[in-house]
Amino acid sequence: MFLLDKIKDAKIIFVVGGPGSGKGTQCEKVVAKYGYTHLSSGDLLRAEVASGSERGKTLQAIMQKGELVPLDTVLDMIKDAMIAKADVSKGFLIDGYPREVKQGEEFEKKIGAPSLLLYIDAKPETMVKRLVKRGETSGRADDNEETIKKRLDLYYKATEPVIAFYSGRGIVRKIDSELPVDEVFTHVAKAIDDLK
Ligand SMILES: Nc1ncnc2c1ncn2[C@H]1C[C@H](O)[C@@H](COP(=O)(O)OP(=O)(O)O)O1
Ligand SMILES: [Mg+2]
Repeated sequence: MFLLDKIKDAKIIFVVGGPGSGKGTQCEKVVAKYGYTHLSSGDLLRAEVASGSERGKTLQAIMQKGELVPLDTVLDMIKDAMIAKADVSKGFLIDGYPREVKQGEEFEKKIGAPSLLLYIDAKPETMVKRLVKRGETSGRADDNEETIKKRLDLYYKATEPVIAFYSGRGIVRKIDSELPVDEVFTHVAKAIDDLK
């Protein structure tokens, strides 16, 4: 209840799209323009791995295979991060979550309902190309061609149903992420402005 009270006036935006579609890139720009808090589930998990904890070691093995980590682990991390920012944040970008419909349902039970789902859409060829390039410098264990393929398969199987699920509620805005970064952002900003 405490958490819900504190964040009830803050907007929750789910940012959903395939690996390499440009979620992180757009979220950074939203942070700069709107001062929202950006929570990337992947970044939170990678921070846990980097800490060297036992939990981190388990997570590392799962992520290296391109699989989804247990639902409760991700949700707890997001929730803790939201609590930490609840006093200063007027909005939350939840990037890379929900990865499957069940994750969305659990989020709503424990935290709250999203006002908007930004669907960052790019073609599979584009995503692969961007990820391979990102892999040259990202140091991410999952930015290699074999894992990328598994992540894409999982995206189409598990995450696309999330978009259908929230489309039914009329909160999905599909964003063409084939365009140059700044043009993509024009559409993202429009979707956020329309919230007010
Ligand atoms: N609209 C765009 N045009 C060209 N490159 C883009 C782009 N959006 C993102 N990129 C690049 C930046 C990264 O190196 C790579 C993946 O972007 P990202 O924001 O890290 O994706 P995600 O967070 O969805 O995995 O693609
Ligand atoms: Mg990302």
